[in-house]
Amino acid sequence: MNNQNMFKYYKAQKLFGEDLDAEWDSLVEAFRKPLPTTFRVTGNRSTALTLNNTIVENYVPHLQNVVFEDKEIPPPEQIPWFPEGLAWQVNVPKKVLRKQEEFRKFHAFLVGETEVGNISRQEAVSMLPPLFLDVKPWHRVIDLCAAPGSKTAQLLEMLHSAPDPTAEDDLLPLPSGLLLANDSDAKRTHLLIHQSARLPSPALMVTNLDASRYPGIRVPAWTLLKGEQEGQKDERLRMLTFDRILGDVPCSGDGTLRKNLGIWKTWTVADGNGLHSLQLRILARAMQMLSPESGSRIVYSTCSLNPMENEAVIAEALAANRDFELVDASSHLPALKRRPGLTTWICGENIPTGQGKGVRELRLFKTWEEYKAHVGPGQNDPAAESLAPAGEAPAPVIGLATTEGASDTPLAESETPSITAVKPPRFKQTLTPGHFPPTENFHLERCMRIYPHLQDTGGFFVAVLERKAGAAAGIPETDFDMEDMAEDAVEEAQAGDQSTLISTAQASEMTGAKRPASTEPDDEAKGAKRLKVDDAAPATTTDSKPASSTARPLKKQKTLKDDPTYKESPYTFLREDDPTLSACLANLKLLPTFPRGNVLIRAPLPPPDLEASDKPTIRTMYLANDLAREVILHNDHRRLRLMNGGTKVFERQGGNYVSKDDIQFRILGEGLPVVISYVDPTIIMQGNLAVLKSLLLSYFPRCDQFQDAFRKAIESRTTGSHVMRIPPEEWEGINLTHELILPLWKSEVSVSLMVDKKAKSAMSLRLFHADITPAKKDPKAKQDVAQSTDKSQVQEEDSSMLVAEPEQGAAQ
Ligand SMILES: C[S@@+](CC[C@H](N)C(=O)[O-])C[C@H]1O[C@@H](n2cnc3c(N)ncnc32)[C@H](O)[C@@H]1O
Repeated sequence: MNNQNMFKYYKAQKLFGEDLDAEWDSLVEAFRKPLPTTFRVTGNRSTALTLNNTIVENYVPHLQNVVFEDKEIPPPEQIPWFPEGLAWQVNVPKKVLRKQEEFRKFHAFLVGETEVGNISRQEAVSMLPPLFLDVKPWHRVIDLCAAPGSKTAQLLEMLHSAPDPTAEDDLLPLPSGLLLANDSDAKRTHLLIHQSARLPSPALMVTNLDASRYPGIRVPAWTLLKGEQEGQKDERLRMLTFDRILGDVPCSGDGTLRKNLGIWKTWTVADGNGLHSLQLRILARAMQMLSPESGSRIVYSTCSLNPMENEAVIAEALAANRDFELVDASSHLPALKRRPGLTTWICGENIPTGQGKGVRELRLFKTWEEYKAHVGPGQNDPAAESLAPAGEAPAPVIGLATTEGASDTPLAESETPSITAVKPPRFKQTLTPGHFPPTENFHLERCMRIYPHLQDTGGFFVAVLERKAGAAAGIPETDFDMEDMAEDAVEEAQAGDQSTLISTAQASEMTGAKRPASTEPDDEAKGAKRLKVDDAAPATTTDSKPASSTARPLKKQKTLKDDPTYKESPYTFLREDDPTLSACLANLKLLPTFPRGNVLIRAPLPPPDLEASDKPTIRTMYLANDLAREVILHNDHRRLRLMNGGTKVFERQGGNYVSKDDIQFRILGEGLPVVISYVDPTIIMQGNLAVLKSLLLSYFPRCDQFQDAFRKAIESRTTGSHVMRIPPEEWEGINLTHELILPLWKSEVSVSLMVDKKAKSAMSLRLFHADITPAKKDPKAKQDVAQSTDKSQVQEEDSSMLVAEPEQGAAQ
């Protein structure tokens, strides 16, 4: 595990000051060790604390003083800086997890809980950005580079957490805020959707766009006000700005060397140099999208230690936008060991040696002037190297013979070679003035560097940015009704013009702002022109009327050219009096307070002249919160490349006994936490652990096999969807510390727990300390039981429990 250039480059950075070679050795040693496994106990606070207690009380005591193959094995440890001890570190080889009895049990428990979403495997340092973002339920949040989504999941939990941590019901089913999770990679957005399905949320939307050109989103003005609103709602359209922005940007990932071993081989200085521009453009866009309200915050993070991707990006962004400053977050998470950001650094470039085409060496430069003196003026020409005739080396530069024996320290002024005698080589230069340390003091020491040897983690970088006090004053509110200014700005931005990328209220502030040195419009930006947008066509309702009676028609309708790479179905809100919706809600006996105006389907609007009988069958209904609904209604889903919006709540139930005309919907398990507050409490069935055991032992136990109270209750129910509550109790040595709310489906003679098979197994392991489900005993059991008991086709839920493996270059 070595890379001479990497070592040369990083030693030159003097990460630990002038004389701290010992610490450098610790850093390298830590990078050469495997990364411990870390995980977070997820979900709402009360259930997370209960599960955490199970680990503390039932597992950790048995994992003390374990010796395996003559080696003492350390027990799992709580990560000291993570709030309430809800994150853990396990530093144990796989062999121990597989073969040592107690660790094997612990491992099985972790796997089960991970599958049902109660535990999330996540690298320790990756848990940091959401902690510094401090999201509240009313915040409008955007996670600009979100896939595969471990931080999105963490942000979502924060959005759904009751502000009062002592509240009995600490999971908010419908927070008023919004989380927009975005990633430019379409495939990775699917991972993101799976990952966030662990906490289904009506406040989550997933988009697939380049964050550096994220378009303006229009919403009615009333949605931007916080708290209760009285009187007529202000429906004028405004630009949506965000209270919290996470820019966990694409990076070289050299902080992940401990798990991505390939980086030892492939690292070159060009990686960080090349990413700088995109990272800067993403941060610059984030600054534009931040709400002018005081306390609004951006967290910028990378899993790289390279100053090109970190401090240089922050400095250049702060130089271009004078209203922002770095926040001193040193008192936040006091147990976190960190080092201050670098205030100065060395840049590196791979320069042709003149000894053959493509032969280069790493040279280090302190200043832009020094660099220019080496490479010659006016050569930032991407095609330059290829201009040399094939096989012919570019002309050599005096003084650049070799890096063999080159000093690790940057060149002193006196070492700068003369370039007057020979024409310098022409090659693609990757450094710009913005890569070099600023002359101005931006308090870069307020950035936070996490090194692997400090607390046995990966390497990471975090910076927190806010507007300077008073900077928001004077920023006018962007009003779409005023000359469609922002709309034009978005179009300009999509044509690649960063300097006029105005989509927040900073319109006037940004006008005339200089483009940062390294944000040259690139090919991608030019390509974006092809993605001509319709900024005005809103999502539809199944009615020709707007869903909100006071909504105003939008002024401009432009033609959105079809983008063949985007194939998502439209998002269509049902009319409040839609007959299928009404039948579904009546069937499920939901309270009148249910927000029926927020129910949507994923299908196009049927033509108005279509006979009712010819209209397509509604199979799945989704629920969005008010803000997500307004975003969907007022912005074309194609323009946002909206991949997901709201959460699935109801699904039409098929089956032999459900007649064709009978509209039977069930509440999906994943929708239950959202819908439960609208279920009439008097119809919720009371269950207990004995009932639950029967429902786990068999997929379709007969109703008449249950004991008295539950048997009578279930037999008296109509066929269809029901909800069961199991209050805390102790039974046969089993201690249920938290109420369970579970979806049931009653067929003619049997009843079924409508929970995914894996979730049943995990529940069984957690409560009954063994997998008692038919899946464990006999995979064919389900089929057999189904044939012998009830012919109705009960649909098992397909709630995906995918746990995304971390990908290269990202500390997930
Ligand atoms: C470091 S990873 C993000 C990890 C993620 N925040 C998490 O915690 O799981 C960076 C992500 O940025 C995405 N990306 C790359 N360029 C982008 C761009 N221009 N706009 C938005 N996302 C981008 C990549 O697809 C990748 O998923």
